[in-house]
Formats: sequence, structure tokens, C-alpha cells
Amino acid sequence: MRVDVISIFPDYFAPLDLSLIGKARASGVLDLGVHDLRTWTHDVHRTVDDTPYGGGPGMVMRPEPWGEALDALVPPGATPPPRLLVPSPVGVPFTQALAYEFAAEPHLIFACGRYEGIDQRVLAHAETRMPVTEVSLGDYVLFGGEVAVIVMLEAITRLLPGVLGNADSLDEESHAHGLLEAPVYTKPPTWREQDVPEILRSGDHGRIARWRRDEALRRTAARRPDMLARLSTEQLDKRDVAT
Ligand SMILES: Nc1cc(-c2ccc3ccn(Cc4ccc(CN5CCCCC5)cc4)c3c2)n[nH]1
Repeated sequence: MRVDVISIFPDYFAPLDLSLIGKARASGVLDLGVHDLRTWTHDVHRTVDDTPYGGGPGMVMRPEPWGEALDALVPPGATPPPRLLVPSPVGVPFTQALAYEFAAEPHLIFACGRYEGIDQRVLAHAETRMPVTEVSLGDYVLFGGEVAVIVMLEAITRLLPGVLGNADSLDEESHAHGLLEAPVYTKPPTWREQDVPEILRSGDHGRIARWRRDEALRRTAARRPDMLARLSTEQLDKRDVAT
């Protein structure tokens, strides 16, 4: 997968050479390019913002540098065209389902806004040549899109083939079955007077699978009733969990 990131703070993405994303880049599974938006400014001050039409707080990102940046990164007549992802407080919620969708794309371009956002005409023009999705990471306001891109890149990259050592862990994790996963334990069997649940040391894989599902249901009901409400009855009734 090819990923391009455009930002006025390209150094934000230096940590992406660490750990799994670093391995994905080294193995060629992820081909990441980070670009400084100011590359596409032409004034001595390398200006990327201006005052908002209609008044209001702060500054807005000028359309011209963005237009030239996207011209440079979107090969004319690219098929399929890249998908442009724009972190935004007013975007659609980023979910594991969206992470899977985006992980299937051959080419993603992330536009990191700052100030009060990007001139809307940039997104409108981009939509004439590629799919554009404004994505929110949650109902809180960040300073800009960079942190959101790092989160989305991590969620997307771990879904790419060969990135996770044990592909099984993808299958078992939260939001994969629509439930929060059960608690995890490792050695020692007793720690500060707390024992690991006996069932997990029983070797009875059928009982263990059922215990984990019960724990997942209990946790989800307590912490995320919204997720439980979305589960269909047959999924809830799946008591005879496959081992
Ligand atoms: N999930 C999530 C994503 C983001 C996010 C993503 C990208 C950018 C680019 C800039 N910001 C900062 C910012 C601050 C305040 C506003 C609201 N402001 C009110 C007055 C009229 C204009 C708009 C909008 C943008 C960003 C914030 N925050 N949270």
C-alpha cells in the first residue's frame, strides 16, 4: 500500500519508523511518503493560512498550496484513484470497519489540517478526481490532523498482510466480533495475592472459549452498551463458541 501524508509538521511522522510501522515500511508492505505542504508555497514567508471569510476565530488554510500538493501526488488518470482522507472534527467516526476499508485501498493520501481547518474548496475540488472522506477520531478537538493520521495509520497498517506476527490476534480482538475482548493474563499464576482465573489454566479449550465469551459480553454490557445494542440476537446467542 502506498500512503502519502501532507502536513506543515512533517517531523510529527518521524516516530513512524519505529516498531511495526517501521517493519511494514522495511518489508515494503507499506510505502510511506511524508510531504511538507510548504513545498507548494511560493512566497518568501511560505504562507499556508489566511483570515476566514465571514469572520470567526483563528485562521484557515489557503487552497492554493493544497491544490498544488494534490496535483503533484495524484498521478493524472490514476486508476483506481487514491482515496483522500482528511481528519476533521466534523468527519465520519473512524472505526475498525473503516480501518479495514481503508486497508484495502492501494493508495491513501492523508491531508493534515491545522488552524481552523482547510478551505472547503480543496475537498470539493479533490472530489472531482478521487474519493474524499473526512474522518473524526472522536468527539473532542485536536490542534490538527497529524495525531489523528498517526492513529489511523497504526490501525490500518496492522491490518495489512504479514504485519502482525500472529494473524490470529486480528481475529480475536475487540471490535472484530462486535464485543470487547476478555481480560488477558500471563505468568506468574499468583501475583500480589491475585490468582489467574482457574479456568484459563484448566486446558479445557471449550470451557475457556465459553468463559472468554461470557467475560466479553459482561464487559461490553458494562462499558459499551451501544455495541451490545448493535449485535444481532443470533450473534448474542452464539453460546457454543467454536474452540
Ligand atoms: N476527531 C478530531 C479531529 C480533529 C481535528 C482534525 C483536523 C484539524 C485541523 C485543524 N484542527 C483544529 C480545529 C480546531 C477547532 C475547529 C472548530 N472551529 C470552530 C469555529 C469555526 C471553525 C472551526 C476546527 C478545527 C483539527 C482538528 N479534532 N478532533
